[in-house]
Amino acid sequence: MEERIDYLVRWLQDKVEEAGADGALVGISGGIDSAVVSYLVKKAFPDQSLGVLLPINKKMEEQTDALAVVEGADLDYIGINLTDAYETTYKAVKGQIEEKGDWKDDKSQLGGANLKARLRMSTLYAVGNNYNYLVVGTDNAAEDYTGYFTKYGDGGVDLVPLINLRKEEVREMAGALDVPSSIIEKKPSAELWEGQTDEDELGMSYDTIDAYLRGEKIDPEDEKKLKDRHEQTAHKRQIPAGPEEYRGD
Ligand SMILES: Nc1ncnc2c1ncn2[C@@H]1O[C@H](COP(=O)(O)OP(=O)(O)OC[C@H]2O[C@@H]([n+]3cccc(C(=O)O)c3)[C@H](O)[C@@H]2O)[C@@H](O)[C@H]1O
Ligand SMILES: Nc1ncnc2c1ncn2[C@@H]1O[C@H](COP(=O)(O)OP(=O)(O)OP(=O)(O)O)[C@@H](O)[C@H]1O
Ligand SMILES: [Mg+2]
Repeated sequence: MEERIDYLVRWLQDKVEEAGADGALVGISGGIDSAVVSYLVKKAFPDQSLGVLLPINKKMEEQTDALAVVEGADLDYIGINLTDAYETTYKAVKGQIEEKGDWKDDKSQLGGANLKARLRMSTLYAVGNNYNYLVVGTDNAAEDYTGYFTKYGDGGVDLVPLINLRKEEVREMAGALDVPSSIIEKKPSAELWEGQTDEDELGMSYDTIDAYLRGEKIDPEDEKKLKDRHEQTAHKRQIPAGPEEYRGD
C-alpha cells in the first residue's frame, strides 16, 4: 500500500506541474474518500495545498469529522458556509417554477440535493482560481462505475486520484495513511438529505459492488442492477454529446 500511495502522490505532483498550477485543493466532508484525498494532497504539496469545508444547513463547528481530517493531515484549510447561498438559490428556483404552476414535489429532493453538490463545485473552483490550485475530486471506482455522483457537482473536478480504487481499497489506504478510525468505520453517505446512505440508495452494499468489480460472480439481480446503472449513467463519464458535423442532405 505504501508504494501505491507514493505512486498517487507522484501522479498528483506530475499532473499539477503539467497544468502549470501551484498546488491542489479538496472539499472535505468528513467522509473517508475526501479524508484519503486530503492526506494524499498534503503529502504531494506540503505547503501548497488546501482543504475546503463547505457546510450547508450546518454550522462550521459541527463539521467535527472534517476538522479531524484537517488536523490529522496537518492540512491548511478554509471554511465557507454555503447555507445562505443554497437557501437563496433553492428558494428563487422553486418560487419562479411555482409561479408558473410547474413545481414537481417528487423531483425536489434530488434537484435540491444536486444543487448542493453543484454549489460546492462552483465554490471549490472560485477558491482554486485565487490560489492557482487544481481541484482534486474524491470519486472511487465503485462510484464511477455506478455513476453515483452529481454530474458537474462532486463529479466536476480536475483530477480523480482514487478512480481505480474499490471502496475496500480506499479503506485499506485510509488505514495506511492513519486516517482516524471513526471516519474509516462510519457509513458512507452523500449527506444530501437527512438519513441518506449510499448503500440504501444504491440498493446494495459496497462489498457487493467491490466483488463485482473484482470480477467475481454476484447475485444475478444485483449484477443486472449494476449493469443498468452503469449504462444509464454513461453520459456522466463522457464529454457532452454533440451532433456529427452537418454535411448537407
Ligand atoms: N442520456 C443522457 N444524456 C445526457 N444527459 C443526461 C442523460 N440522462 C440524464 N442526463 C442529465 O443528467 C442529469 C442526472 O444526473 P445528475 O444530475 O448527476 O443526477 P442523478 O444521477 O439523478 O443524481 C445524483 C446521484 O448521485 C448521488 N450523489 C450525489 C452527490 C454526491 C454523492 C456522494 O456519494 O457523496 C452521491 C445522489 O445521491 C444521486 O443518487 C439529468 O437531470 C439530465 O440533465
Ligand atoms: N460539507 C462538505 N464540505 C466540503 N466538501 C464536501 C462536503 N460534502 C461533500 N463534499 C465533497 O463531495 C465529495 C463527495 O462526497 P462523498 O460522500 O462521495 O465522499 P466522502 O464523504 O468523502 O466519503 P463517503 O462516500 O464515504 O461518504 C466529498 O468527498 C467532498 O469532496
Ligand atoms: Mg460522504
